[in-house]
Amino acid sequence: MIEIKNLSKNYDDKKALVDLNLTVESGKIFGLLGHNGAGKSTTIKSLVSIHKPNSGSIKINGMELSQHRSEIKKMITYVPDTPDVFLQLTASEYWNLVAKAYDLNDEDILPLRKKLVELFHMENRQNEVMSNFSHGIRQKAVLIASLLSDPAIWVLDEPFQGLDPQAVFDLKQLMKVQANKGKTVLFSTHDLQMAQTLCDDLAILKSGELIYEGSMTNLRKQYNNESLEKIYLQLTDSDDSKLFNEIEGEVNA
Ligand SMILES: Nc1ncnc2c1ncn2[C@@H]1O[C@H](COP(=O)(O)OP(=O)(O)OP(=O)(O)O)[C@@H](O)[C@H]1O
Repeated sequence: MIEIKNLSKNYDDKKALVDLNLTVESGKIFGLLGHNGAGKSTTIKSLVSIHKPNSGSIKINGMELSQHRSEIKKMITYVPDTPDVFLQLTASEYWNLVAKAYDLNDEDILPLRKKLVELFHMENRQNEVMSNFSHGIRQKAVLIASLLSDPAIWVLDEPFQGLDPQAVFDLKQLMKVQANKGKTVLFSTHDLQMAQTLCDDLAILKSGELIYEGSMTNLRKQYNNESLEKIYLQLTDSDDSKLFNEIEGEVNA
């Protein structure tokens, strides 16, 4: 479980997060939505200690992050929005390094590692340096690394980007499996159709502020079961129909 209270983060004089309050329950899939620059990555990077917030508190499974950073680091794994990590290593060397960082015994995790490698069809690529990989294959390598410790908290920043349809399906299943095991699964996405079908709960950020937090079912109920896309555009005041009419007018002129 993640409890974020009054979290604010500035980059110099730019306010990226303003007094954010968010609760992410375990056993559910939580989607973080918002336009470009809304503050999704900043929230995620604060959770995984890449960024230090200016104020506020983050509790992970009841422990205050600022006081229990090293314990929490072992419970949480992070899939960044770009998978360009350790490109000079082979995938296999990279997974070994991650296992070591999490104090995992190679033999204990071998069965899970083998299954994940098989699932993402990496059997023939695992001894190749990651700089040779396409974006999607790097992403698969990072996803495998992120699951080796069977994390209590799995945080993924736009994880579906660049994955092939089979891998998208597999990742969605893995997220459901982790949630069913009682883990906390939080991901950010711009894919509203995906979010509508995958998320139990969601939050929508706008310019660093929370504009909705709650269950997908309740949100859609409030809007007569409209699609999430329609609801999102309404909530974020993103109706561009006037502009489209004007553009059409320019084209036809
Ligand atoms: N390292 C940084 N230095 C300065 N400003 C930053 C930095 N990182 C993010 N920002 C700014 O903070 C705001 C929030 O950015 P953030 O990356 O959290 O948004 P996001 O919702 O993840 O966007 P996207 O969907 O485009 O990835 C933006 O205005 C962004 O320009």
